[in-house]
Amino acid sequence: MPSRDSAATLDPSVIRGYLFDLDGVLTPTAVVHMHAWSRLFTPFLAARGAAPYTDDDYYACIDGKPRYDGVRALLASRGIVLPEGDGSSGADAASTAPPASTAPKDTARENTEDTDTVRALGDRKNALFTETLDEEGVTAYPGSVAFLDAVQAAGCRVAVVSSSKNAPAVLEAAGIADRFPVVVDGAVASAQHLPGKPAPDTFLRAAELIGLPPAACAVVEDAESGVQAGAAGGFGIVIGVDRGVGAARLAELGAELVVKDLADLVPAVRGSEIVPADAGAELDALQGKEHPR
Ligand SMILES: O=P(O)(O)OC[C@H]1O[C@@H](O)[C@H](O)[C@@H](O)[C@@H]1O
Repeated sequence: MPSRDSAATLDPSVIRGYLFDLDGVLTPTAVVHMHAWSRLFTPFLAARGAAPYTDDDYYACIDGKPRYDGVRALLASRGIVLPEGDGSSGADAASTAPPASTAPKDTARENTEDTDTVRALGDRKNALFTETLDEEGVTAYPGSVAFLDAVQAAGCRVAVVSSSKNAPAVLEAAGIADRFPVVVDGAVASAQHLPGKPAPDTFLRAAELIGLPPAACAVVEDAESGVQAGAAGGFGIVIGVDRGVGAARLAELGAELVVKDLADLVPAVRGSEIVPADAGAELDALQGKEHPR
C-alpha cells in the first residue's frame, strides 16, 4: 500500500510531469547491474584480502550513481586507492571525485596491478552488464508500464533520468524507447558536464527539457542516491519504489510516497477512480466529497 494519501498527491493538474529512473524503476535491470558489480568486485576484493563484497555495498555505494563514481565509492569504502586510468577527464570522473592528479600516486601504485584503475574496473563491469543484457534481454515491469500508461493518459509529460550510459539500449530492448521523448542518461550528463546522482542536476535538466518547473514534476526512484537527488531538487514529490533498499530507508532519505509496485498508484492518477490510501478519504470519495489536500 502507498505510505501516504496518494489521492492527494498525484492530482494530474498539480503533478504534470514524471521523471522516471530506469534501472529498477521501469526495468528490472538494477538486478543485472547488481550481479555484474558483484562479479567484478567479489574476486577483486578477495584477491586484496579486503572485506567481502555484499549486496549492501551495492545499495550504499553504487546503486544509481554514474559508473566510475560507483567504482570510487566502493574502493573508498575499503580504503583502496587506484589511479583513474585513461580518459578520466569526463563528467563521470569529475562529478564526485577529486581529479586523478590529486590522488596519492605512490600509494596507488603499491595497491594496484597494471590493469586495475577506476576506468578499467568500470569498463570490465560494463562488459559483464552488456553481455547479460544481450543474452537475456529485458522486459519492463508490468506495473510500471501500467503506471506509465495512466500518467500519459492523464496528459502528464514523461522523461527518463538514468545515470546509465546503457539507458537507450535498455529502453530499446524493453520496447519502451518510443514512450520517452526526453532521456537524460549517463552519456548526456557526461557531455553536458552535469554532476550525477545524488546531485539533482540531471533531474532538473529533464524537467527543463519537458518544459515544466520542478515543483510540477514527480521524481520516481528506487536507489538511495536517486531519492537523495530528488529530495535535493525541489520537486513536487519524490516517489520511492522499494526494490530492495527498504521503504524506511527511502522515506528517511526523502521519498514522500513509497510503493513496492507502481501499479499501486494507478488509481491515484485516475481522478474519479481514486482509491485513496486511507479509509476516511475513501469514504469521502464514495460520497463524492472533496478530500482535503
Ligand atoms: O555503467 P552504466 O551502464 O553507465 O550505469 C551506471 C549506473 O547506472 C545506474 O542506473 C545503476 O543503478 C548502477 O548500477 C550503474 O552502475
